[in-house]
Parts: sequence; C-alpha cells; structure tokens
Amino acid sequence: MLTFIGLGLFDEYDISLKGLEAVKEADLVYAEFYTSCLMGTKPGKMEKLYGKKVHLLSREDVEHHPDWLDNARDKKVAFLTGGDTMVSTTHVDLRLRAEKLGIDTRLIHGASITSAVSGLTGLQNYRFGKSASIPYPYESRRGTKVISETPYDTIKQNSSFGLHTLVFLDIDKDKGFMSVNIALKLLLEVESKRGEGVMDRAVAVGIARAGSEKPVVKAGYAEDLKGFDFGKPLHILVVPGKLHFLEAEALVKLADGPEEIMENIE
Ligand SMILES: C[S@@+](CC[C@H](N)C(=O)[O-])C[C@H]1O[C@@H](n2cnc3c(N)ncnc32)[C@H](O)[C@@H]1O
Repeated sequence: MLTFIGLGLFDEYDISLKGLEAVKEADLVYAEFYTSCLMGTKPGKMEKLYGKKVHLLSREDVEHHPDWLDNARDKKVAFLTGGDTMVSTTHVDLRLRAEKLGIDTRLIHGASITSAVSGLTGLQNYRFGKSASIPYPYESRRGTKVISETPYDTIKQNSSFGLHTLVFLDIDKDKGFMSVNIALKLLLEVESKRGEGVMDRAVAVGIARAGSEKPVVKAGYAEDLKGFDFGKPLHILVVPGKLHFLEAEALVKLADGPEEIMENIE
C-alpha cells in the first residue's frame, strides 16, 4: 500500500490526525521537499513526532527512478509532500505507476497554499484563472539572460477575463527560494520589453509564510511592492483581476493595499 500524505503548510503539526496515524503505522516513510517544503520545521523534528525515520527523495528519485516504490508491494509505505500532495505537483504520475505495478494507493489530504491564499487575501477561489509559475532566469548558449515570458502571458490572459492569477515561485537547489521581490522584478522586466501594460498598472499581492503564526500579506502596485520586505520564505504572488466589493475591501483592510484598489471593482 502506498499512502500519499499532504503535510500542510508550515511545520510538523500541520499534518492531519489521519495523516499522522498513517505515518505512525507505516513500515517505511519517504518525503520529497522539492515541490514545496515546511519552513517551520526540520526532518529531525518530524522524525521525533512520527517516531519514524524519514527517507528524503530527490526529484530524480520521484520522477525518473522511483525504485523505492517496489517496497510498497508488500509493505505500508507513506509518501509525504508539503501542502496537498496532488496540488501543483506531478505526483499523479507516481500514483499511476504504483497502480500499474498492482500497488494499492490512497490519499490523505493536507492544507494547500492554493486555499490558504484565498483565506489570507480575501480573494475568492472561484475567481482565479490558470495558475502560473515563475522560474529563475537561465543563461542561453550565447551567454544572455533568458527570462520566461509564460507567466506574463498567463496573467495577461486571465486579466482579459477579469480573473485573478496565482503565481508559484521557483524553488531551486542552488539559487534557493524565489522571493516576491525577485518575481515582481522579473515580471516588470518582461513588461518593459513587451510594453503591453499588464504589470505596470497592476496591483499585486505578496504572501509570505502562509500557515505560520505571522504570515505577511501585502497588496500594492507591482512597482512599489518590489522593494517591500516580506521576510523569510516561502513566498507566493497573486495578481488580482477585477474585484468584487468584498475582495477590494479585504485587500485594503487586511492586506494594507492602496485605496485606489476600490476603483478596480467590477
Ligand atoms: C509547486 S507549489 C506546491 C503546492 C503544494 N503542493 C500545496 O498544495 O501547497 C509550491 C510553491 O507554492 C508556494 N508556497 C507553498 N507553501 C507556501 C507557504 N506556506 N507560504 C507561501 N508560499 C507557499 C511557493 O511559491 C512554493 O514555491
């Protein structure tokens, strides 16, 4: 049996009781922290709470060579992931591989950043369009910096329908956790190249450390927000589209947004 368990958002206590029971009962416990991670804890603290050794898996172990899956043929295996295990991950592939090997699978859900963002900002979940991800720029073979324009295009398309865009930020082994500040700078660089008015007049909302005692939620014009100190990771960004009156009020009152946001009410 392979049990996918979402760990929630911030520390070892965010796991559900059902998840905790399943980890305690497991013969083997694996975890991946490259799609997301819990910044308020460490593997050692998790192991203490679970009373189990946690084997850390790389992207390679999960997506290309999941040899460890074989253990789930005759043992109870728990596979842990930050947030909800199936939200903005490709772990359905792992589940399908397991099922093809004749291994039974089940899911134990965890709180996800996708729902936390609606809760913290007041932006309604059903008014979001397609999500985007911002990767770190890379160097082309000619040695020039290449910035992905895909997130800019996704924001542009969602905005044309009045929809909000949730923007996931890169987690890179070498470069670290991308901040809201870097993400906004990259989007504004694309704006100055393309000049289509998607970001320069946009209000954005940055969120840091959802699930912690003191999450930071700050709304403002992209240009102003790019210098704001959001503190430690993880960070995520939202670019709102048209706003319902209550959403606009929440951004002003709960996210310290500029009063002009009220002009964006549909
Ligand atoms: C690829 S998504 C995976 C989402 C995860 N499976 C979930 O359900 O929450 C990971 C990205 O979401 C954002 N994120 C995840 N947890 C967060 C948190 N607690 N606070 C702020 N941003 C977070 C970061 O931008 C991070 O790089």
